[in-house]
Amino acid sequence: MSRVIKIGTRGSKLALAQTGTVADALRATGAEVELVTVTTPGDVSSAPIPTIGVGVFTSALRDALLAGDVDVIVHSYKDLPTAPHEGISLAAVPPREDPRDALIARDGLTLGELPPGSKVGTGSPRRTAQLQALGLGLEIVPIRGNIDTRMGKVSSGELDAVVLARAGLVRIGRGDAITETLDPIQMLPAPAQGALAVECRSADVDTEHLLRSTLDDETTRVAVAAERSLLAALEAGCSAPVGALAEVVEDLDAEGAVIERISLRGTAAAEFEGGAVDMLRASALAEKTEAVELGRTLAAELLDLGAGALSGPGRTTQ
Ligand SMILES: NCc1[nH]cc(CCC(=O)O)c1CC(=O)O
Repeated sequence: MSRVIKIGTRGSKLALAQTGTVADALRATGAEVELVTVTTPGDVSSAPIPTIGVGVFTSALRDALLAGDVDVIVHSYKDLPTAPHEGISLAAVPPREDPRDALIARDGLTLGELPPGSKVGTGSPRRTAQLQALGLGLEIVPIRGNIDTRMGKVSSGELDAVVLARAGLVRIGRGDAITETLDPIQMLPAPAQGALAVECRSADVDTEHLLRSTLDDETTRVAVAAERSLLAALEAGCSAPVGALAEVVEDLDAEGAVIERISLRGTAAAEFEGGAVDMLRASALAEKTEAVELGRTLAAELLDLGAGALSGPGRTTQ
């Protein structure tokens, strides 16, 4: 391909690092690549994400793609709305980074070592609900801003700890600051955390083919499909915070031959009379070809257990 491929990116350190890996992989195939920075409302506003809406980081990039200002866009997959976008193809899902959440605490502390009353910063309802469910007496402080801003609240002494995605810290070269990588038994990550989504215009089949053949990782695609299917089914049924983690695992079939299956764990909050909140959890295993069904099945199980409900079984969309 002789034309220059323009890749749209947000200007944050994390976005530039993520787009940089995609640009490098494309350059290695001999393609000529140019980065174009696009400012999104999510970069300008400092309001909590739940109030400014899903897609706050992604819509402006998609507008630039459809307008032809850029040819390729790179998102943190977990920031993408679950509904597909007309005219845009998910051309590649590159190999995922470690999807787990990470703690950055003062004095090298782990979660279990933080004394009751410790101030832990996060802007994520999913992280908040799971931290509270641990019953450690932590005080959750809502925060926003880029990764450096959040980390700075620990080094300045304003907070005892913050929780961030391990992948983001590693990508910007700050994995050294992590004091504990949280076990998914305690803290299930956001669906698609640690994965990237690389999009192009559906009509641009040459670029789509180049992206897929250069960057796509089937194992990541399957895992993320299961997690996002769970999220989409729960979004339709309740507005509770959701965590999910799918892993492709080796298993034995009926004849004893080794096959790959998907293991999916999910969590969603249930609210009970009097305001008590609990995190419901469920897990299931399926054939690798059944990722989407697996997500839906697990979502149905969480809804049956009372995900999002205001008083025991029974549902609400609030
Ligand atoms: N919501 C912001 C966001 N989007 C993607 C990442 C990190 C990278 C990733 O999860 O892929 C982050 C920061 C964070 O959650 O700590």
